[in-house]
Amino acid sequence: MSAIWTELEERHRATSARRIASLFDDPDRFDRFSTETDDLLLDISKTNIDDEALALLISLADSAGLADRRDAMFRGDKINMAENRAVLHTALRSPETAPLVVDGVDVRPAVTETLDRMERFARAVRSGDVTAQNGAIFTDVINIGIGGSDLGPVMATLALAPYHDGPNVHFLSNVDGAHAHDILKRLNPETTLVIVASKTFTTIETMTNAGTVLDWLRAGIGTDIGAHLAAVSTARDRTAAMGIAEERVFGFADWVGGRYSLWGPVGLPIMLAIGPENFRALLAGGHAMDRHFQTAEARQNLPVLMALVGIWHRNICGYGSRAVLPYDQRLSRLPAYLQQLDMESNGKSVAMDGSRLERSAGPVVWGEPGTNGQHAFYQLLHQGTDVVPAEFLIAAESHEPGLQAHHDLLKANCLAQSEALMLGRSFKQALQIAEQLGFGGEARKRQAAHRSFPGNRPSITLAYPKLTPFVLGQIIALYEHRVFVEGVIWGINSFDQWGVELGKELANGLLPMVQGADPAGKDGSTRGLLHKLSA
Ligand SMILES: O=P(O)(O)OC[C@H]1O[C@H](O)[C@H](O)[C@@H](O)[C@@H]1O
Repeated sequence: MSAIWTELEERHRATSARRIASLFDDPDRFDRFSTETDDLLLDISKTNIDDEALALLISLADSAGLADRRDAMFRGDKINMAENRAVLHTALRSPETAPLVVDGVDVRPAVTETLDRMERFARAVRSGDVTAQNGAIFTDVINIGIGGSDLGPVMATLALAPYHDGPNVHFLSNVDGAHAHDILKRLNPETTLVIVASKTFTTIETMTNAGTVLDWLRAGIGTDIGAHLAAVSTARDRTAAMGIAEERVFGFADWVGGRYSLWGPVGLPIMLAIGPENFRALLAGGHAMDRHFQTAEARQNLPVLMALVGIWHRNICGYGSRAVLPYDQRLSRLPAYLQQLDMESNGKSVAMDGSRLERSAGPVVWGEPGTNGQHAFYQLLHQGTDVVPAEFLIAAESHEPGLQAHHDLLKANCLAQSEALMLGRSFKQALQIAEQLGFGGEARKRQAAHRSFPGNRPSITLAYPKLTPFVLGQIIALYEHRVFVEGVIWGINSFDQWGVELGKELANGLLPMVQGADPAGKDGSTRGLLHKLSA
């Protein structure tokens, strides 16, 4: 593998002076560096990757054993070695029936049964067959969860707003009492269903919020609150201890990672919002991407290509972050969702065997929807000292045919940004502009310096027909597999998250100090801040 890395670095040195725009002297560049599946088109042509670089990147993936690792994941091997777990979120969205065995048990029947139970429950809540304690239909749902038990449902529910015909869904995640307060003050406990969503059912934020919301229910409707509760967890003993009836618990297995869990019971709030048929379409989209990932040649394989672009930019070009820029207001939480998916999976510096990584791994992922970002941080994207590879997402068609002018503007802006990043504006062009504006002499040069754009900044674009449940399912699974492929190439375990533990442990120790205990042994800064915050 190291020889391929060296060749890639050499290829980069040999081509780094080249302008990306010059690659379009090849009239077929777009056709050869863009790929379509059922619905998605991924355009990687506005990068400095050429045939030679792509061939090297593909051999890098091959030599990392990508095909074997991929097959091992889908087969249910325990590829999450640090936790001795299989990684089978793909099974949650698979209609296949051939046995899939983990620890001697075929997992398919339980997946089907749980999905059917979720569906029956969602239908009954939506129709009013399952009602509040007083017989009223549930108007609102609060999903209490954080991280993987929150971000996916938040992102997908917002993304699929045009399909939202069920109860209002609210997401309570932060332990900050302001979050609970601001949600609860708008709701009526008599018509509110509460889902406590936590894989482990130990997460302090979720348990604290659940305690507060259950108290709020009791204060509003009396002690008999069972009709208003449901839980999503792998820990049935703990859901029972909270008093949630067995038939209101939707379980899943430890082979579903939190950040990969929206396809199963964690997706219950999505299903309540958009209905079981649309939820199944979301699953079908995810499965379609699974099939594509498993079967397409590397050069036509969207997750593989997206990952290889990521590797090129992170490791070969040395770019430390990537911006996710959905030109789709309803994907406004996609960057936050991807921050967990990507950074919690690949934000690591240790290889599977515990040795230090020789190369950089996961970049910082950030972003906001266009066009809003254009009026905020795009200044840095275009003229900042650091290059940030951009990832644009855009639909051919909106859900608002009556507002076509808006969508035309949205598309024009999206295309303009990737074009501007690539082309830039030369000093010479900027001099002309300055002259037209009436600047002369030194002022003209100064103006031109400020008004020129380096360009040659890479971007990729993901285009889709319309943001339907099926398309969203494909997009999410595409990113999941992209993260997987990058993790394989970096040689890391993308499915554990030890990096979140230390802060949790220290918070437990600090709580008594926040409440007045002696902060002995703490550093000066922590002691000083504890003092300041003791008001
Ligand atoms: O679903 P839970 O067990 O409550 O976990 C919620 C979240 O908290 C943890 O700290 C992990 O960092 C996340 O991966 C997880 O999604």
